[in-house]
Amino acid sequence: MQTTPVSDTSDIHTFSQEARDAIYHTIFSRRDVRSQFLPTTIDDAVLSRILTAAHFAPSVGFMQPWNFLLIKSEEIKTRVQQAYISANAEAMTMFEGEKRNTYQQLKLEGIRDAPIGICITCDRERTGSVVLGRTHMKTMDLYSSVCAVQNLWLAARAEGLGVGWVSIFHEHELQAALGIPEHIVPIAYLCVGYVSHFYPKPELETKGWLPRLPIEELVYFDQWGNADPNQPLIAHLQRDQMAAQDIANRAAMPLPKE
Ligand SMILES: Cc1cc2c(cc1C)N(C[C@H](O)[C@H](O)[C@H](O)COP(=O)(O)O)c1[nH]c(=O)[nH]c(=O)c1N2
Repeated sequence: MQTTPVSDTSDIHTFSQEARDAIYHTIFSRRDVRSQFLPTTIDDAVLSRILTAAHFAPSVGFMQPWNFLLIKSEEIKTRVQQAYISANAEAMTMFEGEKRNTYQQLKLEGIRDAPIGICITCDRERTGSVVLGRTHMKTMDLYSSVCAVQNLWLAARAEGLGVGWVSIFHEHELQAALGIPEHIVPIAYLCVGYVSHFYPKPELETKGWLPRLPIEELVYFDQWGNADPNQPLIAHLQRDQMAAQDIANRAAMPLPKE
């Protein structure tokens, strides 16, 4: 991907070329990881950095609604996995035919394989019931905790750590497994650990579940549904989507034989 600054738009705030490349490298090579976890312990210094990255996420009204519940106990992980197993059995029946066969072959969690689980939550009442920026769109606090998830996910990738988000749970069962009070929303259960390798593409793409959508079909101009293939931006998007995949391919090498 060409990240050289365009001269008339660059200014003193633009990162150096190396820093920009590092950011894009992190974003394009991040993966959801389920199967490749190694038992290697994560140093507290590293854990601290990725949690701090999460804590520096944006949040509506600066309410910082998150907590970070770290799960190392095998017993608790097993409880969480039980909640996953029962929810996943239900989930499987919701797909039909060939889709169900494919679903059955997917590994959708690494709860006990990963050395650590991190549950990121949302306390919807953290700063009271009226929150700057959430007065009309009530879900903004939930989205804020999701921003923390993404920060952690990217920081973890830069540290060489894989992260896998597991959401196949009944919320109350995950709360029960982790002792989370009813008014605290579990946003993400993340399996975190060093990995043997990162895939160059989403596993769901590699295993035939769904392809990545062409970005140019997702961009509208001024009004919903108003696509315009003649806009000069479109050619940039097509090139950059390919370049992004190239970066992910290179980051994933060398892949072990499976
Ligand atoms: C909110 C949310 C919830 C889940 C996920 C993601 C997000 C954002 N993903 C991971 C998801 O399958 C993955 O992000 C996409 O397939 C794209 O792959 P990469 O993340 O780019 O590798 C996910 N993966 C999985 O195996 N089990 C799961 O329960 C979930 N749940």
